[in-house]
Amino acid sequence: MTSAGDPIRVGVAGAAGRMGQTVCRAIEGAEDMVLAGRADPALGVELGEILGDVDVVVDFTQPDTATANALACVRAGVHVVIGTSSFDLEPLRGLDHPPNVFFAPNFAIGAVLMMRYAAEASRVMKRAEIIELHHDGKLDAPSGTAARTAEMMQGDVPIHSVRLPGLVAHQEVILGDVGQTLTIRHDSVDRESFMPGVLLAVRRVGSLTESPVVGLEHLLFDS
Ligand SMILES: NC(=O)C1=CN([C@@H]2O[C@H](COP(=O)(O)OP(=O)(O)OC[C@H]3O[C@@H](n4cnc5c(N)ncnc54)[C@H](OP(=O)(O)O)[C@@H]3O)[C@@H](O)[C@H]2O)C=CC1
Ligand SMILES: O=C(O)C1=N[C@H](C(=O)O)C[C@H](O)C1
Repeated sequence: MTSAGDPIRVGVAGAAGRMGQTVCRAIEGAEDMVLAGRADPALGVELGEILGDVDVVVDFTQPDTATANALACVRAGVHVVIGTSSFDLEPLRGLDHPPNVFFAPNFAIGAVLMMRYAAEASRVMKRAEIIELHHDGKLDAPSGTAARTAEMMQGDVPIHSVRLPGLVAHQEVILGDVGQTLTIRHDSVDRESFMPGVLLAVRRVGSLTESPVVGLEHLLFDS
């Protein structure tokens, strides 16, 4: 049993992936956390094997695995922070809690601000389109961030997806009106950009008063 002051015992699902490796390093560097488990097919460790020894799981896996992983966490009494994009959140709604589920389509603070500014601008400018650009290893299109941005904006907002080597994660929202355009752009040039948001979510997921909570803005701006 854990008590106040004990480090948070964190497990990472997708620990051998691009994000998972970065998250493992960030947790190892956090004084109030212990990296207590790493699950990934490449490591030969299944999520179920680490659930007995962790307080929180951070999931950066794949769209078709994140829902089952999160349900396994909840059934084991473990909080879960989900970063995986384009997964089905519906089965995680309406469950008894705690344990709590937190999901952020994007953990970079600049991306959170971009989404908010785009939503606000769309209320007064005539039309908008989104261009999202990612590395060529990304499985889903459109990106979760672009889909969420379009949801937050007024009107029908087309999304264009670019996949190229050399990119990390980038998005441009272009709004147009008579005689003018407004471009709001965010660039994650390094996966470190997501780490402060992930660590914040790990610290806060256990004390959420509702579940699931979607969006880092709720941890940054809500009282
Ligand atoms: N919310 C945010 O801020 C961000 C979200 N993302 C999202 O995070 C996800 C991961 O991205 P990325 O790290 O680039 O992807 P990777 O493909 O590099 O990593 C995913 C890892 O998860 C492993 N995996 C697959 N199934 C399971 C499972 N059931 N349990 C444990 N591990 C599993 C994969 O193994 P194998 O390859 O062997 O299948 C792989 O090692 C994507 O959905 C991406 O869109 C990315 C960046 C930021
Ligand atoms: O796959 C990625 O890399 C990213 N995925 C998330 C998304 O789909 O929006 C977040 C960020 O764009 C990086």
